Order: sequence, then structure tokens, then C-alpha cells
Amino acid sequence: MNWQRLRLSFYFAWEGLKDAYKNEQNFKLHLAAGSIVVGAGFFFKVSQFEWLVLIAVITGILSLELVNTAIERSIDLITSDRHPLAKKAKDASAAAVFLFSLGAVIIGIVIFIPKILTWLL
Ligand SMILES: Nc1ncnc2c1ncn2[C@@H]1O[C@H](COP(=O)(O)OP(=O)(O)OP(=O)(O)O)[C@@H](O)[C@H]1O
Repeated sequence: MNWQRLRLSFYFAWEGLKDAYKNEQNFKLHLAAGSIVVGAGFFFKVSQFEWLVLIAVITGILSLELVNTAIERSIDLITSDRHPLAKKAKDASAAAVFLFSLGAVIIGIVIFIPKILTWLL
């Protein structure tokens, strides 16, 4: 086991997180939304299974956002010209984030709406 390599890979991952937080508005937005969901999870005392689903969704969306950023930057590095394939790749990558976000919203509604209604009534 090369501990130095392992330590460096954590360091580079941390650098990637910091960079995305500084430069990617969508990453910050999803992080803020995730924090609100965690707050709501504590407030409404969600079950253990619901916590597992929420954690999977929050980490999934943030990871997908990072992959989307990596794809966008790789394309920008490869070409500064307009190219139909560059467009298709960036749009597919953005669509992946959109689709996951849609699923996350539905999961949020299924978990929280009944709790919000019970709390209100
Ligand atoms: N090299 C390119 N060739 C053709 N279309 C492109 C190219 N780069 C971007 N586009 C199109 O323009 C859209 C916006 O791209 P732009 O680079 O402005 O933002 P982004 O890469 O999607 O995200 P960010 O704003 O975080 O950089 C893309 O989704 C794609 O449809």
C-alpha cells in the first residue's frame, strides 16, 4: 500500500471540491439545497431509511455536478471552436444533472410533503 499516493489522492480530491465551490455556481446551489434538506431532515425527524435515501441523493447530485464540470472543462480544453459533438457532449452532461435533480425533487416531495402536512395540520 502506497500511503503517500493515497494521501495525495485525498488532497487532490479536496482541491477539486474547493475549486468547484469557488468557481461553479451550480455546485454551490446544490450544496445549499443539500444543506437545507439535511436541516429539514433533522427538523422533521426522518427515519433511518429516509436518511439513507437523502444522503444517497445529496452526494449523488454533488458528484454528478462535479463530473459535469469535468466534462465541460475537458471539452473546453480540447477545443475552443464550436463543434456539434462538443455541444452534444455538454448538453448530454447537463441533461444527466437535470434528470438526477428531477428525481431528487420527486424523492424530496415523497419524503417531506406528508411530514409538512402533518406538522401544519
Ligand atoms: N465548443 C462548443 N461547441 C458547440 N456548442 C457548445 C460548445 N461549448 C458550449 N456549447 C453549447 O453552449 C452551452 C453553454 O456552454 P458554456 O460553455 O457557456 O457553459 P457550460 O459549459 O454548459 O457551463 P459553464 O457555464 O459552467 O461553463 C452548452 O451546453 C452547449 O450547448
